[in-house]
Formats: sequence, structure tokens, C-alpha cells
Amino acid sequence: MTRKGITVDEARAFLREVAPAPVPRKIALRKALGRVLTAPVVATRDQPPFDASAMDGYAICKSLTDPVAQSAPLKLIGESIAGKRFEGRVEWGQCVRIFTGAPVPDGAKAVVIQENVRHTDHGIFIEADGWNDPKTHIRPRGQDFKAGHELLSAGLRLDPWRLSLAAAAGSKSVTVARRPRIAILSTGDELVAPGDDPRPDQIFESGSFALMAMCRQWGAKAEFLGVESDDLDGIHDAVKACEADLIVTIGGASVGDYDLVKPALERLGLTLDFSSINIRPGKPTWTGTLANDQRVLGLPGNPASAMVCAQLFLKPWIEAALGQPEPPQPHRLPMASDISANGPRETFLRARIVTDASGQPTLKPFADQDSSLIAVFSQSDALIRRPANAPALQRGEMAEYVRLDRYI
Ligand SMILES: Nc1nc2c(c(=O)[nH]1)N[C@H]1C(S)=C(S)[C@@H](COP(=O)(O)OP(=O)(O)OC[C@H]3O[C@@H](n4cnc5c(N)ncnc54)[C@H](O)[C@@H]3O)O[C@H]1N2
Ligand code: MOO
Repeated sequence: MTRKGITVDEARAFLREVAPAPVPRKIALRKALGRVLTAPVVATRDQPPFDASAMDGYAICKSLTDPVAQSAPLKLIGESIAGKRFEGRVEWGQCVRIFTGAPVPDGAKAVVIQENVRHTDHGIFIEADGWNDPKTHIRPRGQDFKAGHELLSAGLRLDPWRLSLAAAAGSKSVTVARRPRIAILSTGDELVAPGDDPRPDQIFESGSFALMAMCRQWGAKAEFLGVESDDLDGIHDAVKACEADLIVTIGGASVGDYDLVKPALERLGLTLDFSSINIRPGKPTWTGTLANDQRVLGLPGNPASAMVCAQLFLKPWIEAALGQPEPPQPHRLPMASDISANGPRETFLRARIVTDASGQPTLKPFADQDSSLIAVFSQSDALIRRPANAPALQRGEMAEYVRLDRYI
């Protein structure tokens, strides 16, 4: 039997559970930004692979605090540069010119920086500051990481810093999850593409722009099936030939006479898992499968409802399909203003994160939480989570929130 009014947590868990298992793909590291590892990156070598100089200077073999050695100039016996080591050994009374990143020669115990050295007719003379420098300026072999260490584990998403680590470990390619394919369909007679000529009773279609971008931002491939009018045949035909792993519909989710998405998909064997969630905004959110086992997630048309529910239910599906673990929950911050007690529907309030007089970040909900408001969403940093029947909160009290993935 189709379930109605399930909880937000139940719906999130369900969407994670029904997501397809990640499919591994080997790809070039250069193309791996934003992809999720399905196999760990393991160091095949120590980094650095040798004791390396951290500075430009002179490698010497003796203790920096040896008072006898300090008086005499040192004989320069060679050079160690990054990529070409000095092959010999440094002995007492000798030094080797060395540059940052170069292997420290055998026998050397420290590098004296060149600012603390004077060239004399008798050799290299180390100034008192050089002798008194407590640092060796040597990076020991394996300081960064050691051969055999798991540097990046499966389930991690590759960002610029992780890409760099994989490269430093010598990985030319990485094994990542195939990006799940998501097809998005907008429905409604009132919708025209931005730039087209709307009739007076029409509006510009905007929901798919958020949804496509969210899918891509979260690591999926997104395809737009277009805008269909409220017409059974049109909706059926748009979805019929679609090969995506998930079909997301926007609009036509509710109970109105022209909310036709579910009736149109019944012709393709739609079986519903649940038909609504106990949430505001986004109550008519539903999911089910077609006869060919393709999953459909139906989002309500109101832009805030669609975006909140994409954040809460589509994102977990994508994360699971990519093999990412559940992100840590919840985050909490103090409220910047009072909020009243919540009703029986779990509620997500669009809010900004603002710093108070003491520099502490706080949650400031927008006064108008109507689910049609696109401008409010465009300024929001977070969704404040208000459990069903939660009591009123006063300014300064802690509230749970979901951080939105905004560019700063
Ligand atoms: N009698 C009832 N009416 C409504 C109920 C209810 O329980 N009983 N639920 C309300 C709730 S809650 C929501 S949310 C909306 C969602 O309804 P639909 O999913 O059927 O959405 P539509 O009617 O198609 O559209 C709602 C609204 O959003 C605009 N829209 C739709 N798609 C887009 C898009 N791609 N881009 C921009 N804007 C879009 C549309 O023009 C409407 O203004 O139902 C309530 N009604
Ligand atoms: O829950 Mo609807 O999503 O109120 O706007």
C-alpha cells in the first residue's frame, strides 16, 4: 500500500536505500575533479622519497653547536640540486651547495641557509646566526606520507586538494563511481522558457535550472526533458523513452485537476512507494518505480518546495549512488531571532547565517516563508529544521540546520 505523510528521516533513508550501487570507472586523474572514489588511493612511495632540503643553502655534516668547528671555513665539494643529488659524502670541514627540494647528501646533518654564509678566499664561512639556528632545514623522508598508507579512502569526493594528493602519490588514474544519470521534466501549462514570450497568465520556468545545477553540483549527470503542458499524453511520451537512472518531475504533484504527472506515469506502470511527506514546504513529494524499474522522484512545483526537497531527498539518493557515506548530521547554531512553535509538519525555514555583535554566526530566518519565493531562496545559506510540534525558540537558543551548497 502506498504510504502517505511519512517522516523526513524515513524518506531520506528510503531514497538512500533504493539508490543503485556505485558502478566503478577508471578515469584519468586530470578529469577526476568532483568524482567520488570507489577504491582508495594508496601511496606507493614515501614522500619525500629522500631527506630533502627545505631551504637554499649549504649542507654540512657537523653539529651546529660544535664550538671547535665554528671557527674554520668549510671547503665546498659539490652541489645538490632538486632532481640531481650530490653523489658523494660530506665530511667534517666540508659543505655542499644545496637548493630547496634537493636530496640531502650522505653525512649531512643540517642545512645552513645562504643568508647566514659568507664566501671567503679560504672557503665558506658560516656566520654566528647560522651556527645558532636551531633548525636543521631538513625534511625527513616520508614526512608527508609513507609508502603503503591509504591517503584517500573510497567514498571521498575529489576536490582540488585531494587531486593534488593523489597526484603526489603517483596516481595517473583513479577509480571513481560512474555519475548517475538524472532526467528532469517540468510540467505545467503556465510555464514558458526564460526568453520566450509569456502570455499574461504565464510565468518563466525556473525550477529546472536549480534542479539541473544541483544534480551536477552533487556529482550526477543531468538531462533536461523539457517543459510539458498538463497533458497525459505529453508527460507520458516525454518519459517513455528516457534511459536515466532517475527521473525527477517538477510540478503536478498535488491533488488539483491538472496535477497529472502520476496519472500519466501510471500508463508506464508507476507503483508508488510513498505519495507525501510530513514536511513544509514540499508535502506532495512522492516516489515510485515504473514497470521497467526506473525510479521517479516527484517534486512539487512551488520553487522552494522543489529545492528544499531536492536538498533533503534527491541529494541522499545521489550520494548513495556515488558511494558516499551519509554526511554528519546535524549542524547547530544559535538563533538570531525568536521563532514560534511549529505545527504538526516538520518545517524547513529558509535562513541566512549572519554574525552577531560578538562575531558568532547565528541563524536568521526570512520573515516570508511562502513556498513560491525564489528571491528568498537565492539569498539563503541554510534551512532551519523545525521538528514537528517543536516548541518556540528564543534568540540565542540553538537550532538545527542544513547548510546549503552556495558559492560564497
Ligand atoms: N487542495 C490542495 N491544494 C494544494 C495542496 C494540497 O494538499 N491540497 N498542496 C499544496 C502544496 S503543499 C504544494 S507544494 C503545491 C504543489 O503542487 P504541484 O506539485 O501540483 O505544483 P503545481 O501546481 O504544478 O505548481 C505549483 C506552483 O509552482 C509553479 N511551478 C511549477 N513548476 C514550476 C517550474 N518548473 N518553475 C517555476 N515555477 C513552477 C506553478 O506555476 C505554481 O505556481 O500544491 C498546493 N496545493
Ligand atoms: O508544502 Mo507546499 O510545498 O506548502 O508549498
